[in-house]
Amino acid sequence: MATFFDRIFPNGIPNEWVTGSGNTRVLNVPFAAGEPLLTSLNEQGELAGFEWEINSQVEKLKNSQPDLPLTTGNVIVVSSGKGGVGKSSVSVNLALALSQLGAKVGLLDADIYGPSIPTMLGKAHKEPELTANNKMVPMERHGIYVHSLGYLVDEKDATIWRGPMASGALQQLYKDTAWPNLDYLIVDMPPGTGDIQLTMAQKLPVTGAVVVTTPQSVALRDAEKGIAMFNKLNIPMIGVLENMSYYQCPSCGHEDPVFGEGGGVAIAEENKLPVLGQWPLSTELRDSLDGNEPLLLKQPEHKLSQLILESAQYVAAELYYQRKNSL
Ligand SMILES: Nc1ncnc2c1ncn2[C@@H]1O[C@H](COP(=O)(O)OP(=O)(O)OP(=O)(O)O)[C@@H](O)[C@H]1O
Repeated sequence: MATFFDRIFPNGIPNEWVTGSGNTRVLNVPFAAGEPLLTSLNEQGELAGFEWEINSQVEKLKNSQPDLPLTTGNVIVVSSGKGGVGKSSVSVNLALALSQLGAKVGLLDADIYGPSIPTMLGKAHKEPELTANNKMVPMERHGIYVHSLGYLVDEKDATIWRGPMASGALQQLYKDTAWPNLDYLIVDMPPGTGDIQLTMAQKLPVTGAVVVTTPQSVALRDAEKGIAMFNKLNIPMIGVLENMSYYQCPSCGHEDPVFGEGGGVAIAEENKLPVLGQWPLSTELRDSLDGNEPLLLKQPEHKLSQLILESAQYVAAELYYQRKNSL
């Protein structure tokens, strides 16, 4: 299996990305990059002899709506064929991790059937403020810019919306938010591959898509449908993230594959897609999401925090290479 470093630089580091003199080298990368990459640079044979710094200037890549302004940066939709596989948890953690990697990040909760971002990142205590041209100012949470349908309407009202009403409201939420000049906007999509999801994916300026699944066969079948939907829309697939891959017993360390083994990896391979991570079932992760105290920030040294950062680093690099190669 390719190492972390080889996955970020499958063809080695391009010469023109390296500057510096004497013993100091600066790695200038066009995507979010931070700690895990720095650590791995310092483990690479000859490269480890230099003092490395990373200078990341996130390039705004072409998206599926070339005529729309690129102010919201690279739009990454996080989707799942099946509900409850952890799509919102992955969206929140990827957004926080990309921000930890130095990027300016927004998070749009478009999950109409159960906007869970307000629970995971804290509820709004007042209506969003409006700018002079009547756009809503997003909330700021842990350094990222967040907006959710859950900040505007009662959850019970939103869940009865159907078809055009739902996709219309979601597009408006995207357009009527005064997003600052972002590097990445993570969109937590409603689960499934029906009309709402299709319309959203067509109307938003999407740069790439992440599909979240558990290794369970029912989730996998639905994840396949998600991949097929993005392929049909010519939206580049960044990869598959397998959540709840196993449970590690805190007493004896035994790893139990509660939902089966390797299913996410298998569909990634079948569709020639990268695996962006295999995150375990974790009580600490769930607690941290329920309590608006993200594990990544509270316990950055935790093994799962490191896995999340690595996944975000894969997402940033894969998105860049795929978009560049698709032009
Ligand atoms: N790796 C994990 N370990 C433990 N609990 C998790 C993990 N991932 C998600 N959860 C928990 O599972 C529940 C469902 O997660 P989440 O809301 O992220 O799923 P979803 O796919 O977005 O659901 P929906 O279909 O409702 O949008 C939440 O309570 C969340 O805290």
